[in-house]
Amino acid sequence: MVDTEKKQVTVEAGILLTDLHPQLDKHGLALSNLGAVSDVTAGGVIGSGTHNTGIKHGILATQVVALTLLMADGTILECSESSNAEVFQAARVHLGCLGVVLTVTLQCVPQFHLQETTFPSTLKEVLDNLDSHLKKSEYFRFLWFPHSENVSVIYQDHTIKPPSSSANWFWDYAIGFYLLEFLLWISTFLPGLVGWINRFFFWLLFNGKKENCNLSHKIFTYECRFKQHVQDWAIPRPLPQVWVPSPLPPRAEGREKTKEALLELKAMLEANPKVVAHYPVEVRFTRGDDILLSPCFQRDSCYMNIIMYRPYGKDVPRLDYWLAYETIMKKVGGRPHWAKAHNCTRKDFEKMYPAFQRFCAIREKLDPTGMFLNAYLEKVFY
Ligand SMILES: Cc1cc2nc3c(=O)[nH]c(=O)nc-3n(C[C@H](O)[C@H](O)[C@H](O)COP(=O)(O)OP(=O)(O)OC[C@H]3O[C@@H](n4cnc5c(N)ncnc54)[C@H](O)[C@@H]3O)c2cc1C
Ligand SMILES: O=C1O[C@H]([C@@H](O)CO)C(O)=C1O
Repeated sequence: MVDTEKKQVTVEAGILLTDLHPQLDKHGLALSNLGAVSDVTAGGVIGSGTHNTGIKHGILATQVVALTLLMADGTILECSESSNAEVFQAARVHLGCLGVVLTVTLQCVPQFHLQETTFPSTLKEVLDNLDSHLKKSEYFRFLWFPHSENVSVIYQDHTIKPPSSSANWFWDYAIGFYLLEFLLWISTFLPGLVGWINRFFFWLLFNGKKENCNLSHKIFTYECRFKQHVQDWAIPRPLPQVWVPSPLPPRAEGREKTKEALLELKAMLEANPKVVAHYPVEVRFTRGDDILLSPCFQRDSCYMNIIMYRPYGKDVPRLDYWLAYETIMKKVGGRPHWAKAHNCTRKDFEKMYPAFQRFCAIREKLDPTGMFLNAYLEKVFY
């Protein structure tokens, strides 16, 4: 149901975003931000804190203005900023443990087009100029290619240009998917090949400037192709100090943890040549929010998504990489993505989330018998 005046849409929680987009297109509306895939549901993306990039944009759940919840006792609760506000603050990253989300009301924006510009750079350049990249592009993110200095910078910004595409079956599929998957499979027998693959594919596919324009949801989402293991922790971005009366620009409080964490991950790989890492490390930036278990709770954040592909479904050794990354993420105050790999337990979450106890109290009140718990959630809450 669309409220054209408020530009809001109320949907069933089970709707796939791929089915929602054309409906919003019909009303000249759009969601202001999306994750890499839209074959996900409205209830699911707020179940695990799905995010994209954009330092002026929160995680997708910040686009939710209301939701209804079927609770363990069979009653239905309407939640929003103005009714059951405390439950609303918890339910926008609900982990599936507060009840069954029946409907979600989303704040939309007028339909818009994006221009995506991709160009090569180096890790040093990007890390030394992070704030300038963040100022230049609303939806800035970058991909670092482990075992190299190579970075692919991705800008996405509003445009009035007509749709255009640099898509090319040969380069995107024959090379970027089928040849890559075959070489990754070979590298499961010769791990030393991974560094070469990362550098070779950067040179082949990412070493030039590319431009695509289209409706926002067609630019935000992209084909993720391979089966994969991912970790994706959100680390705090220092908030700029209040403008001091001096000609100098506001200095960010605290250290720039993105640079520190990435350079430490790079140093670990250089010091341990037996540890291999598939490309890319996808680095995204998100505004802080007030959602109790959002990884961006009360802090602007930088998400660092590491990946290990499973070529033809084959599992690849990743434990050393995984553990080294988690150690670095914990050290810089990171919080893991609720839908992706992590080894954290309640003890970790109590330290990571200032409102963790508040969420637990709400969960225990809404579901006293633990009807909505599962093995994963028991690790989180017990
Ligand atoms: C290829 C791929 C790309 C991805 N890209 C991104 C990305 O760019 N950014 C990002 O942050 N994440 C990304 N993800 C992760 C993805 O956004 C999350 O896993 C998201 O939760 C998936 O939504 P879903 O509808 O499949 O959820 P499900 O897996 O179905 O559910 C997620 C959680 O919510 C609960 N839940 C779902 N619906 C309800 C409901 N109605 N009531 C109560 N509980 C419910 C489920 O029990 C589960 O706990 C990606 C995942 C894949 C597979
Ligand atoms: O889980 C995710 O999958 C994609 C990317 O890793 C696909 O390769 C992405 O951006 C996520 O956050």
